[in-house]
Amino acid sequence: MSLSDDSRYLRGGPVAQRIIAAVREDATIAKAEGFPPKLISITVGDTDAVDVYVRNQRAKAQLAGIDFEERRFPATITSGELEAAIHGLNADPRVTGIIIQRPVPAHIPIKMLQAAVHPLKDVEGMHPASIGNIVYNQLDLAPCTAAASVELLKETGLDLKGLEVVIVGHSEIVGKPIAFLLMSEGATVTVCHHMTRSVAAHARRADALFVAVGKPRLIKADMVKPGAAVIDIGINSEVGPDGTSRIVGDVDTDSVKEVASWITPVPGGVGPLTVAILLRNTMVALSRQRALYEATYGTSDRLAAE
Ligand SMILES: Nc1nc(=O)c2c([nH]1)NC[C@@H]1CN(c3ccc(C(=O)N[C@@H](CCC(=O)O)C(=O)O)cc3)C=[N+]21
Repeated sequence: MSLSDDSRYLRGGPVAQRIIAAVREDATIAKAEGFPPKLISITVGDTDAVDVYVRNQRAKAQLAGIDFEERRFPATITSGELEAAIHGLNADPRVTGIIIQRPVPAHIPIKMLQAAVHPLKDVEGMHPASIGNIVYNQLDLAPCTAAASVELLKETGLDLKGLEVVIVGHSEIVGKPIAFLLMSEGATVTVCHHMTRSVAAHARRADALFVAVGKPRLIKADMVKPGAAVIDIGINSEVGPDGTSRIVGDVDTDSVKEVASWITPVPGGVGPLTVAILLRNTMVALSRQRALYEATYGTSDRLAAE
């Protein structure tokens, strides 16, 4: 059966298209009022997973009418130089949002970089202040992959209140923010990680299972409750017997799909939606910047003001 006609697949593409269309409308209006949205991507060194992501960011930003500019820095750059570059972007009124692609080389302290991005330009929601807002139930600007994963779960129509959710993986950028987003929605959340005694025992109890650990096919059919929703956030590159490489998730999709009621494919699941949410976050950041502009100048229409 092909992907598109199997209803068990929760595909990110259609949801992403809806979001991008809405962003495009917003961006058109913002431009007419003198606030063209502009997103800057910062890449340090070379990583395959980042290349895929940035390529899609550029393509979808263009569709949405958001200016996109990539700044590439060599792996040998110092953290001081990077911080200075970020401060320059913070101060540039033409720049709406800044995303620092992860990973960065080991000698660069990523937390320091994330904290250097001005919270009003933090389109990834990784500044300590932004992450803090998630704890306080202010959910409109969350880390993109986490937000995309939760949004796909909502596509199932399941009531999140009291839902038994298990998250495998507790990273700062995915697992932990998913846990907070779902707690805000009233779910009962269990987070498993590399020290968890039996991931399988927890996973089998889940009505919704999120997996983000970077281990190809970690989750097998016998670890999934019949009828569950499975959100696969893994992106692993695998070389097949014929020598070509392809992307697989953290879930053994072929077997798990016989047990689960919903499953996100990889590729085509969380990934496309992650990009759309980054663009939506850029518009959220722009509207916050415009609110500040209005409080300062008495109008949020920059063209009318001049
Ligand atoms: N600060 C930061 N935030 C991230 O969210 C982040 C990051 N760094 N570094 C790299 C990883 C990887 N990542 C992807 C997002 C979307 C696709 C994506 O669009 N995938 C499509 C297309 C795949 C393809 O074209 O082959 C899909 O799954 O269908 C891929 C990878 C975000 N990451």
